Amino acid sequence: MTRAFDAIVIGAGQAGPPLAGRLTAAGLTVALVERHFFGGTCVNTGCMPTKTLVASARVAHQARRAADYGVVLNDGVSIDLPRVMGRAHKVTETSRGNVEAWLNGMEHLTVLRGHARFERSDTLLVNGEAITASRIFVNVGGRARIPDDMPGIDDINYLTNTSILQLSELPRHLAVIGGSYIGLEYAQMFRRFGSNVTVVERQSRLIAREDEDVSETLRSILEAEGVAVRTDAECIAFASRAEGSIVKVDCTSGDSEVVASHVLLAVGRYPNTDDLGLEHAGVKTDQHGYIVVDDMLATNVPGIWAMGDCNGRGAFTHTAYNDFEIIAANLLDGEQRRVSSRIPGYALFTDPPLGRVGATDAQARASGKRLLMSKRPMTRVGRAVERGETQGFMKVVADADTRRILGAAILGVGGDEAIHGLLDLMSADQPFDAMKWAVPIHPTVSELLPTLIGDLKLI
Ligand SMILES: Cc1cc2nc3c(=O)[nH]c(=O)nc-3n(C[C@H](O)[C@H](O)[C@H](O)COP(=O)(O)OP(=O)(O)OC[C@H]3O[C@@H](n4cnc5c(N)ncnc54)[C@H](O)[C@@H]3O)c2cc1C
Ligand SMILES: NC(=O)c1ccc[n+]([C@@H]2O[C@H](COP(=O)([O-])OP(=O)(O)OC[C@H]3O[C@@H](n4cnc5c(N)ncnc54)[C@H](O)[C@@H]3O)[C@@H](O)[C@H]2O)c1
Repeated sequence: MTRAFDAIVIGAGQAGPPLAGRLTAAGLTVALVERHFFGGTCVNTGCMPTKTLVASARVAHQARRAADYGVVLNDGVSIDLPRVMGRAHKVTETSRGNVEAWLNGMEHLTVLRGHARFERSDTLLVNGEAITASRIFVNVGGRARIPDDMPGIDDINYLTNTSILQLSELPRHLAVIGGSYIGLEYAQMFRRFGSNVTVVERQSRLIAREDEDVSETLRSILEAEGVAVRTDAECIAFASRAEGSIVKVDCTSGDSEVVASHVLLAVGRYPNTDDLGLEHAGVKTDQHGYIVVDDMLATNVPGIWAMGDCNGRGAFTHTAYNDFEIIAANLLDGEQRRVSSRIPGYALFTDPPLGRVGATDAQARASGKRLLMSKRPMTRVGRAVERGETQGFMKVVADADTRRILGAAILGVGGDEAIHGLLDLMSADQPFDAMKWAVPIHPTVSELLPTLIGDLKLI
């Protein structure tokens, strides 16, 4: 027998649950299928546990710096990793429980626990039962990519962003493969917990999508804390020996081997689309496995949409949530929202964090537009000086003709929050001159944004 619904949502990550909420509130009967933990990656193995751990690491770091502030700690700093991890698990479990309770109490919603697989374009199989609907929303997220081109990978016990959360003992030496978001947040965190840490990155610099000044400044911040960085590591291989896992880096300079007690793989994500039976529904994917969607998140098959990490149009919690907002606005509110009008913003939660919006300088230069640029070191931001955290800089690039901000980066204390002043201005599609008469609050990092804009110069 086949159970029929008005709509089916696959995955209880960042987009699925709120969409189920809107659809059921509109009176539709909805089935939501989740095979593992409610809340998906962000809640269980992503943003929430990592930012909780980052907070513990910052406390350790600040405690070590206490004397700089005239604060006397008589005993040294030590880390109780099970308690640190316990705190992260508690944050996750509370959030997961909230999502689960919300869904279980949702009128017109049937929650199914199990793996969903397409049988046809309107039919899925879950735990041997067929369910059908004329509208199906795929929100299946992704998982850590395990590279198949690294010799010896199967000979070592590597960690991913999931298994690292189960550590109960501090690694003696953590080798982090991949110097981007996941890798750098974990690298700094474990260094602050007391581990030796080496980041091994294949490209010539860390977070290579960013401008060189961002990569270089972040590298020096991490190195100043004792994180070793090996870039240009093109020929990574592993071997297991009595003293630990050997990571062969064989780079252009430095030792050719790192002896690690633990290895974290942080080399990107892979969408959970390979076990979804998409071929039975005729849904197209690209060469990386992402579901191909149009600007309104519809797949090539009428009645099937894809939201969040699995569509390759964003890799963040806020982009997954915005996918839900776009679909809900278009289907239920008569709007015409499009992914292409989204202003790209994100943060890297190292300490200090990197807040980013829009184009990099390199992208702005490649656009051929007449550009205005401005940059200010955090040493000239009063709030940063008062807090004793003056590493980094803020910078902005703007179009000289339209007087619109094209992009900005704030690598510095409070950068993850202060960037929103510029993000909101861009989102409101206002010229940067609109900031001139704002009266920002003193002393904040944001108060320097009008000054930064006032210093814009033609390049
Ligand atoms: C370590 C780490 C840190 C991160 N930090 C941040 C951050 O600070 N800020 C930020 O914005 N983003 C961060 N991210 C990214 C963020 O977690 C993701 O972008 C976000 O969770 C994507 O949400 P989603 O709804 O697309 O998918 P997910 O949250 O992954 O949800 C997908 C759900 O679908 C389920 N599912 C999959 N296949 C099936 C199936 N066939 N049947 C039934 N259910 C299925 C899964 O079990 C999962 O629950 C981080 C990611 C990681 C790994
Ligand atoms: N603060 C945040 O918002 C946050 C935090 C963590 C993760 N995330 C999300 O999770 C996603 C995945 O993060 P990630 O850091 O794993 O992936 P990523 O795709 O951002 O970076 C992967 C890194 O690994 C390197 N790499 C790839 N293959 C390699 C190899 N064989 N050897 C050595 N280095 C190699 C790449 O050059 C790159 O620097 C991101 O796209 C991001 O959206 C976001």
